[in-house]
Amino acid sequence: MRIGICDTTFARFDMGAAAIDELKNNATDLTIIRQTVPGVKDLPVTAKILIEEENCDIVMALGMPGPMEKDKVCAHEASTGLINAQLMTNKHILEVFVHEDEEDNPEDLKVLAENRAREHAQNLIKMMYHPKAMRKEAGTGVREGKPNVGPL
Ligand SMILES: Cc1nc2c(=O)[nH]c(=O)nc-2n(C[C@H](O)[C@H](O)[C@H](O)CO)c1C
Repeated sequence: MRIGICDTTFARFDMGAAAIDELKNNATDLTIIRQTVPGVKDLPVTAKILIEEENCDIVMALGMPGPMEKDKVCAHEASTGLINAQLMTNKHILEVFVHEDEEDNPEDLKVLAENRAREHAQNLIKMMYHPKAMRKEAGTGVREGKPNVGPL
């Protein structure tokens, strides 16, 4: 399995490293190709290159949109780009964004960023290696980086 990791220097926590550590702890037969770019709007083409030129089977795109209105616009544009890249390549690109204003306290933001990166890495492992385990969690109110909310 070839897994692409793209992340940004704009992010205030190294989510790419956390994701890679989690992937390596949970699967052995994987090759990881990592590309780091300045910001979230650079992620879509990077993910597409990882799929088309580096033959990745799936990609994680990790980024941290800032708290300002212009950052939120950038995040929406990046998100739309990531969806387009998925449709163009027929491969999953897991968007792992942590918005800087999800937490007030920097220490809490750090914990959220690490946990979200790791839990999406676990999602990737389930999707690619254990799809039946993923199916078992359908409709169970899973959240990444925060406590699960549970089913209705
Ligand atoms: C305003 C802005 N906000 C963010 C952000 O919140 N998070 C982020 O990762 N990157 C941001 N960027 C940078 C752009 O995504 C991009 O890197 C540059 O426009 C260069 O293509 C910009 C320009």
